[in-house]
Amino acid sequence: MRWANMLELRAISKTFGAIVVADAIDLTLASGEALGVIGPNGAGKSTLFNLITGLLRPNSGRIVLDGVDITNLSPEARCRAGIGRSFQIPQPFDHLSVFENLAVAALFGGGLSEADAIQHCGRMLDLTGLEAKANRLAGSLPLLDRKRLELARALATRPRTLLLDEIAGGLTEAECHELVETIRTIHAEGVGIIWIEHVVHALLAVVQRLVVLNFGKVVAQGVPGEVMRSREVETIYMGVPA
Ligand SMILES: Nc1ncnc2c1ncn2[C@@H]1O[C@H](COP(=O)(O)OP(=O)(O)OP(=O)(O)O)[C@@H](O)[C@H]1O
Repeated sequence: MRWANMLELRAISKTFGAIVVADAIDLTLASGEALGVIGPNGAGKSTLFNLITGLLRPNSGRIVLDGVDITNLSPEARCRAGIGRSFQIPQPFDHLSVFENLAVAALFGGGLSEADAIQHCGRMLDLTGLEAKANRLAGSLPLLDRKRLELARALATRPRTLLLDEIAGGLTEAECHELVETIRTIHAEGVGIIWIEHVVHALLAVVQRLVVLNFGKVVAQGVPGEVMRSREVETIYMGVPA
């Protein structure tokens, strides 16, 4: 049975000492939905991904994937359960080739056999425009290709829920456009996406719903255009008094 909500965060809280980085966050991702997350620096966006992927454990609250409570699962188990992510700062194995990086993700994260991994990685290289660079060392790639590789590595694990952390940052307009097209293709294939992004026009070209985080709280959410015009966004980004 497929659940209407792919992913549910129920009253997730996390503190670092006195700092509250997640404050009773309730958040859902519907099956196949593309959800955008914005918020000022330090709002707790990356922390949210660390909580979803299991790199951090919440102080309280539950995380449910396809109806199964995954709050106590390891990051590896969550990856196998279908959660893939890209990191804000690309984290490839620099001394491995592009293809080898994908193969590691497909074999160990995606649980594929060798033959299936080779086939799947070839497709992901193609999808992310890296096929001509398959044999290059990851550490030798320029920024756009490092971003592509970060995306390809996440996809190599065969996620049904894909978490993208500021993947468009630092790219030129043309590069950004290319990346948006790739993410659209991934979404069109049925992958649910949560995308944290400061490059708002890129985000708005893809997402169906937008969430605004501030001080670890969801302060607004809804239709992207309406959220962008909301008083909360004006207050946070333009200093308009609430
Ligand atoms: N491991 C940690 N230990 C202590 N404080 C942390 C830790 N990780 C994050 N923080 C703090 O938690 C807050 C939220 O950080 P987080 O990286 O989630 O913000 P963000 O919204 O992703 O910001 P940015 O847009 O700058 O990436 C910040 O004040 C940060 O300094």
